[in-house]
Amino acid sequence: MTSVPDAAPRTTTAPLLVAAAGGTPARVPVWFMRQAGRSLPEYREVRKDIPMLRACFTPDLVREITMQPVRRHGVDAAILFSDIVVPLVAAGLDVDIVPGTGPVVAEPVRTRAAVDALPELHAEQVAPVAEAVRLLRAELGETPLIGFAGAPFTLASYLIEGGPSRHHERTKALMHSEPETWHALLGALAGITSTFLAEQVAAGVQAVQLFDSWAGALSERDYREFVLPHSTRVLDTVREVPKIHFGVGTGELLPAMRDAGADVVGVDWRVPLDEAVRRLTVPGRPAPVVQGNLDPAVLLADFDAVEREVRRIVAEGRAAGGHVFNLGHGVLPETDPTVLTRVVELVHSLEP
Ligand SMILES: Cc1c2[nH]c(c1CCC(=O)O)Cc1[nH]c(c(CCC(=O)O)c1C)Cc1[nH]c(c(CCC(=O)O)c1C)Cc1[nH]c(c(C)c1CCC(=O)O)C2
Repeated sequence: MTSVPDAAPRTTTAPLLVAAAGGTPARVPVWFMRQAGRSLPEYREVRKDIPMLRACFTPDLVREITMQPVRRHGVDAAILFSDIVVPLVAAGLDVDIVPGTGPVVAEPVRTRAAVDALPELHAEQVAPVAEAVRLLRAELGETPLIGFAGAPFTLASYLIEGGPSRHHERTKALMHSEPETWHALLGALAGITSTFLAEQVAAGVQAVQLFDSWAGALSERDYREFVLPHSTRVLDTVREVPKIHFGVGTGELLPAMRDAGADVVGVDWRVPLDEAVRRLTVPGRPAPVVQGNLDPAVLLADFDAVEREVRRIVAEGRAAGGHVFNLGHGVLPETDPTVLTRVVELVHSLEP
């Protein structure tokens, strides 16, 4: 055996990291948003007596739940088991996650005084998350670990509305009627999010995803004026690892979300990947890297239909500078996990 000099740089061949860097990996990398969660019986079992947020602050449980889909499906990445409201809770805000509903905020933030009273996040408040990252890196071997956070707009929507919202009407009203309050709020959230991501990166995550799940509710004009500067600030603070940026219904915002500083742009199922690539292409620059975009509901159809869609998406992804296969949004709880395993096998069998 020839020995490799200690000083030789260790270049990764992990398909996710190769694709994220715009290279051609040995196979198309695949992971699923919400791959850890209620679709897995082993998840329901370990979570049955433990509230969601308590689980998120218990390092060994985070480790176990994060590993479950990696063991079961053979996905090309683990995503840290956590939630977008974890840094808000850690900073001291009264937010709960209500099963079947989502995050619920005890005292919604709707005034300048409430914004000025928001706490900062201190690194030690998310120490259990950093500890979970270290445990996971020790266990994952070659499989990369993705960290994540909610983007300022999506977090602001929960804080202003007080919970999940269909039309984000109070959020938009505040944005347009009190722009100074708005920018102060998004600035505070950008600070919290940056600290949360920095702690994950320092502990060893190898990529991050910034979820701006509900940004698709905005026009591109409003996105660029009221949201993009804050998401840019967050993404700018992450220098060491590739950055994925995703939202639902963001077909009209894809270039703006790239401009915020994404290395990989997540695409939902409404825009075909080759069309997303066309929208993201800048003459004279390398071809864009995209992630997506199987409609999660298709996983409930016959496997023939699933296979047709997977093949179509992999073919459309060849137009990109790199393609990370994923769903267009999170795994639905009623998904049969054996179908997810078959999707991983199918994606791996196809030519990148
Ligand atoms: C908007 C948002 C939230 N949380 C998150 C987002 C952005 C991604 C997206 O757009 O879906 C992010 C998130 N939340 C969770 C993950 C886990 C990592 C993964 O496997 O992808 C991730 C990446 C765990 C979770 N977060 C939540 C669950 C379900 C809680 C449970 O199992 O009891 C999980 C596994 C709770 C949660 N938290 C939130 C919602 C809407 C819900 C679902 C409420 C419900 O239907 O019960 C807010």
